Amino acid sequence: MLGKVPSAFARLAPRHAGAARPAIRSLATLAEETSPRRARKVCIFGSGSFGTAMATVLARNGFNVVILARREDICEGINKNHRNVSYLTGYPLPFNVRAELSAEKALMDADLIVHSIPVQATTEFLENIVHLIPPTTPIVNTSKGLHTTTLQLMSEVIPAALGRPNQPVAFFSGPTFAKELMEGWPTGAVIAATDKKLAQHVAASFRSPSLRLWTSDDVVGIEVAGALKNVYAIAAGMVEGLGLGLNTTSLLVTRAVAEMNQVARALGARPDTLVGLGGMGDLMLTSYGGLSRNRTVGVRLGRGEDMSEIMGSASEVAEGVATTPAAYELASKHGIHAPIIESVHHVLNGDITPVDALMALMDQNQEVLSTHRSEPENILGQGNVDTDSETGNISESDRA
Ligand SMILES: NC(=O)C1=CN([C@@H]2O[C@H](COP(=O)(O)OP(=O)(O)OC[C@H]3O[C@@H](n4cnc5c(N)ncnc54)[C@H](O)[C@@H]3O)[C@@H](O)[C@H]2O)C=CC1
Ligand SMILES: O=C(CO)COP(=O)(O)O
Repeated sequence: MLGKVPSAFARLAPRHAGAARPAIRSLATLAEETSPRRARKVCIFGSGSFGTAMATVLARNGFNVVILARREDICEGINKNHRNVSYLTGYPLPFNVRAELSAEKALMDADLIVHSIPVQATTEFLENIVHLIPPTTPIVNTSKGLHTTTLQLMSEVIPAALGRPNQPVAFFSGPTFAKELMEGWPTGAVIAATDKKLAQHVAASFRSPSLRLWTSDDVVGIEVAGALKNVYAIAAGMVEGLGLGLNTTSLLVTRAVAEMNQVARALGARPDTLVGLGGMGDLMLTSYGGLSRNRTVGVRLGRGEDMSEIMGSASEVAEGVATTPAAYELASKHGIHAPIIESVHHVLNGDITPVDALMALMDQNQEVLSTHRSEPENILGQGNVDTDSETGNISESDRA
């Protein structure tokens, strides 16, 4: 039975951009045609890649979707030609997606809000429109990262920006490249919320024949993993940029799993979350997937470009760049030895090169990194770390 799935998808799913094969229906299109749900209104914050993909997923499920855009050309392109002129340009958008420049119009009568604005821009963005957001309207956050200066997760950033600790907020995460959602290829994701009913309600809104959803109440785990995998994807990209192979990438990603476990668990994540779609799933996607923007930053660093060149030419957000210093500081605060985060931090700062970073990671004593540590030696110093224990844990009992 399972063996038949790939060929079934090959027949149903378009191989190229949606416009190229209008006669071939994807499963997502099928859902659009057959969805029994009453059309309700969703407002999407952010008209970038993920906002556009979320709009499309929900529109295919029968919702009336309004994207709150900030650029006139994007707004006009969506309303007149059913295309986003800057992001995912090859895909026609469903007719029940439209755009507004006015937050007031976009939010009017919305039953659900999807937040796809980069982490660092969230506070200012929300503070400006909080008076238009009803306190009972659920917000689904899709942004993955840590706030650079406050070190906060989005579960703290959003309520703080709204000044409302009780706003219902859920978190969409997992291995979900925007482009592949547009294709309608089978995808799995997690909706996390402390309120189980909210998580189930949100999951029901997103679920479709091509999007399988799980719910979780481990908001911290989902968020920390979603933020940290962006840092590790930069490191994995560096390996490719240096011209190295899959032995090296797999070494790095496996060590990243151990490191992510230690950092995330110290911040309150549950172990089962870290082996799920929002943890390992997303880490694998972004570390190995050519579509990852974070990985692309790493590839370019590995090839010898510097951060000013890379940031100057990037048109889409790579959250790992701003998350790395925050992750570094958080790990340090909790006394956790996180050599991969530390290496990426120093490479992004221009303190060391990607080659230095790799050599330091291969060196059991990690001398290159220790010369750049600004924290007291006893926090990240070798004294409390067992670099031979493959589990990455530092307790005696973990030694083989
Ligand atoms: N693209 C993807 O495949 C996925 C992205 N995400 C997450 O979704 C979030 C958004 O990512 P993308 O949409 O891909 O990024 P993007 O760079 O494609 O788009 C970001 C959008 O935010 C808007 N924006 C930026 N600063 C703003 C501000 N100050 N005020 C108002 N709007 C502002 C931009 O105009 C743009 O429309 C990120 O946190 C990312 O990690 C999550 C899963 C997959
Ligand atoms: O989070 C993502 C997929 O789940 C997208 O990762 P990038 O931001 O690295 O493209």
